[in-house]
Amino acid sequence: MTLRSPSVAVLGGGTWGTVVASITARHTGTVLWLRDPELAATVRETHRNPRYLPEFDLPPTLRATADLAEAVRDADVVFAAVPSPYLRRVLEAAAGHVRPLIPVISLVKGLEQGTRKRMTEVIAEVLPGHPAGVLSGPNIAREIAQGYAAAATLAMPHHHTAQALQTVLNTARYRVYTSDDVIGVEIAGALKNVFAIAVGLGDGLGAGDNTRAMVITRSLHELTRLGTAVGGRPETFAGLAGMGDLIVTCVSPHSRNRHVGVELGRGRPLSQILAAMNQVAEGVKTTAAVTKLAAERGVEMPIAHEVDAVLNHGQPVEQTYRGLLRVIPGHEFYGDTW
Ligand SMILES: NC(=O)c1ccc[n+]([C@@H]2O[C@H](COP(=O)([O-])OP(=O)(O)OC[C@H]3O[C@@H](n4cnc5c(N)ncnc54)[C@H](O)[C@@H]3O)[C@@H](O)[C@H]2O)c1
Ligand SMILES: O=P(O)(O)OC[C@H](O)CO
Repeated sequence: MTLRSPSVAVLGGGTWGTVVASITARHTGTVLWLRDPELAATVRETHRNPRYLPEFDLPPTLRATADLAEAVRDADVVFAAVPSPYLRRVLEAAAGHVRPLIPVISLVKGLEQGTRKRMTEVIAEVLPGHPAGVLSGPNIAREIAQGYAAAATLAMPHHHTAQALQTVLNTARYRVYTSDDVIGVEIAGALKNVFAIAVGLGDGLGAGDNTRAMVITRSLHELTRLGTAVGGRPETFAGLAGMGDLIVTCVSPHSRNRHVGVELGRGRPLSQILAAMNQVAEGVKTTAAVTKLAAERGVEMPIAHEVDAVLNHGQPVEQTYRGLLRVIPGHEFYGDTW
């Protein structure tokens, strides 16, 4: 990879891909790939993305295309912002056109259905030999587009590559830290969505502030236990990608995952909630993968289980919090249970 002004390709012109491409376009040549040719033409011609970020002007230097080969052909680094169910397919389509050995960075917060793989594992399978990394943190895209200060963690096995990529991401108000704990950063980003649904459920049911604090804190405990069981480092879960992202997703009115929980708590059926959104709530699909992963590793995750019961097994929402309160509390830090 060139150290100076690397060319960037961002795959996925949803909310987050568009915001990250807008950041990198301020530093260097950037192409945004959108799968819808009409939307790509609109972004190219109007410098706006009316479907996902209608009120924001995008940098005029940001190029947009619906041609995947054209998007990646000259890239020195690829950022992938395609939701987890579709990432493998998009990377497979791009694979023949990506230059050898360039870094591929996931911006995605989900696990692959069926395989329960992290997105950097999917990248490694589809694009072997490419250094794979993940950028994750408390990053509500809309707030970053508005210019509110935020930070994230870029995790890669090779520190020098992460350092080179910091230069295309850092701005005065977007601070990117580095890490080599790819597993921890990635698993934290996927799991926090499940717990945001849990917190939303409580909020929708009218639970109190103490309840919210209890669920967030115990969620961090569950997240850390599964995260360390699969190879993440404990300190990662106390950092931006762990606690930081858990907090924002559990409390922000902009969070799509929390929104799903709130609406379920208010009694709306899941199918109706999802049909009314034109955006992804990764936690909905990730929950089943997480509970299966927890079972495989022998990690107890009562909060995630309650979310799974509501989403995938028809459990009435009112039973959810009652179910959690029935579990006898153990030692706060060393027990196996809730
Ligand atoms: N929005 C945020 O604030 C934010 C912040 C950090 C990370 N993320 C993560 O970024 C990823 C992308 O989320 P987003 O918010 O940009 O998405 P979004 O909800 O704004 O948009 C949906 C995206 O999914 C794509 N899509 C839908 N169906 C598809 C298909 N069949 N094949 C390929 N692509 C398809 C759309 O083209 C669009 O790019 C998610 O994993 C999300 O968790 C989002
Ligand atoms: O809107 P959500 O729930 O997908 O969360 C967005 C980001 O992941 C928050 O960091």
